[in-house]
Amino acid sequence: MTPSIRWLAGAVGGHRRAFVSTLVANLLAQLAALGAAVTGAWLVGRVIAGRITPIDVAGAVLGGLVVVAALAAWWETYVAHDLAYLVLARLRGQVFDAVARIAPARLLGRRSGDLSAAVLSDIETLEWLFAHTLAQLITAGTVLTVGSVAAAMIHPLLLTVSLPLAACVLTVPLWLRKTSRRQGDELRAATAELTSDVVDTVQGVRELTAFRALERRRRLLALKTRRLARAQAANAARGGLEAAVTDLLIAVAAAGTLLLVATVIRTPADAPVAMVLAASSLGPAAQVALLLKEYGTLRAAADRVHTLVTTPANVPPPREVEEVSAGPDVVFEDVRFRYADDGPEVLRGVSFRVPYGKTVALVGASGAGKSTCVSLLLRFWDPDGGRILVGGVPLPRISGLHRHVTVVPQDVHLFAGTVEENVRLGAPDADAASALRTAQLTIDPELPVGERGVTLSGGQRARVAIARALATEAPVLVLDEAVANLDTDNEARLAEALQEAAAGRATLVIAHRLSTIRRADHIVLLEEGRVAAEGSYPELAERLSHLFARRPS
Ligand SMILES: Nc1ncnc2c1ncn2[C@@H]1O[C@H](COP(=O)(O)OP(=O)(O)OP(=O)(O)O)[C@@H](O)[C@H]1O
Repeated sequence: MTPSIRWLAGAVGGHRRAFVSTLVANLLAQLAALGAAVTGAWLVGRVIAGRITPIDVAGAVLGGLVVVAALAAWWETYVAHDLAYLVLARLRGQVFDAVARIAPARLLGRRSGDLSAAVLSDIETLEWLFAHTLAQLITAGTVLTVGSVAAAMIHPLLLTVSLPLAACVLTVPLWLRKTSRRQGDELRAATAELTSDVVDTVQGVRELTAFRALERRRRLLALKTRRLARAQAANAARGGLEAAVTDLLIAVAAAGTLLLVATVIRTPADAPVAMVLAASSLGPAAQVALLLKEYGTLRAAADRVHTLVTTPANVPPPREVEEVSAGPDVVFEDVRFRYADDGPEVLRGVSFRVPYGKTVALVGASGAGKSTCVSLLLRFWDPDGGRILVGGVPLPRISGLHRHVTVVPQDVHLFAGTVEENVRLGAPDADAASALRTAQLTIDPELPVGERGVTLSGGQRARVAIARALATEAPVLVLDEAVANLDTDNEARLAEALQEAAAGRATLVIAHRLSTIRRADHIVLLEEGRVAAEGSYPELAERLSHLFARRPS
């Protein structure tokens, strides 16, 4: 059993009662069906022997067993799916927690469609394990044992044909185990790739239309669909082959059992019962073989989900927690950082301070390391050297960092919902109207914004994001190129409003506009991951004019 399958089997542990109900229902259905078959066979034997009376008791038993088998099968379907969906809901929760824990640092290399495939279709595949596999494997073993013991009691030789052939049936999925695994991996990978491309296509449909690239995209999707179809066909062909071999073995076993019964059972009236019991191992064996046929796909889906939920957090949780003082400042102390162990050092000993009540502008050429400073301040990563403090407390000792530091990011994400819901994202009880006023946005808070805010202009989206950050009332505000989408007039008005808001905050601005930088109390100039200069605007005017020579004012 692979670690991922073990982990999945363990997931049932939290739902013992549902699992036991599934097991009992399944066992009852299987044993009642076997009992009905044996009773029916006994009645046939009596008819063969010309002893057709008294059949009323046996007939009633048969009828009762058929009803019990049918009801138990119905009950089993219900509880098995209930169990499956309980476990799947739990797994989806775990996947969501994993995404939240490892975001955004460890998600950067993954496509959102790939994640959607893990959350949706991989987990859906696992439904098979919980609804149709675990309990069935256990009951199949029980029914096989009960049937075989009963057959042996009639005549021990009865087991000499069906039991070895049932064992052969069980080995069929093992013959092609490696192929099944490979096909399962390919199937899940092809599904994830197609999902990724479909999600990407839907998200980028405006660009595809504008650049007349829809046709090319359609061809790409057709290509990926063909890859998936090929993987499905190969998997189905192997499954079909296994099913055919299983059927063949069962037919041979049934014929052999028939001959054996004819040879060893001397009383014709007992022959039907002997036949049913001798063959009773074949049904469960075939059922298990059918379940194991799906092993490759199941294992591949389990591996993908397991990998995600066991990915460690990028930064350890806070420890030795300290309280952040009121009116905190932000201090970068000799901060060093590289994204990958073998990558270049992006920050090389960066030190600066953002005092409470002041606005500090972080400026520098593209790639100088400005956004990296923001990512570290939000603790998406921890620095390799040096430290960052908020209110005198190093970040790893701050619990609930989002209560102290809030951000207006470069790429704003608005959720489908109203303006108000988006503004209240981090503070469900906040006064959204007041935050919108501060962000200079005159808009109906009840207005739906559409998916990712498509019904708003770029400037409106930026201001909703600013209102969202202000609504949290976190004392440290980070504006990562927040006004890039506004025209000069709007930017000036918003800047005034933000200056008011900044009075009660420590504000770090990453700005590409000279006008924004001019308004800052202090400027830190980054060059290739180092602080090249810092001071007021007049002090740095010459260096900045050089840097901003080709940028808008
Ligand atoms: N996730 C990442 N993985 C690896 N390298 C990264 C990652 N993000 C940024 N970098 C690299 O780190 C360096 C600094 O990038 P950063 O985004 O901090 O610069 P920036 O000053 O904000 O640039 P810009 O003004 O263009 O946004 C760049 O060389 C960039 O390629």
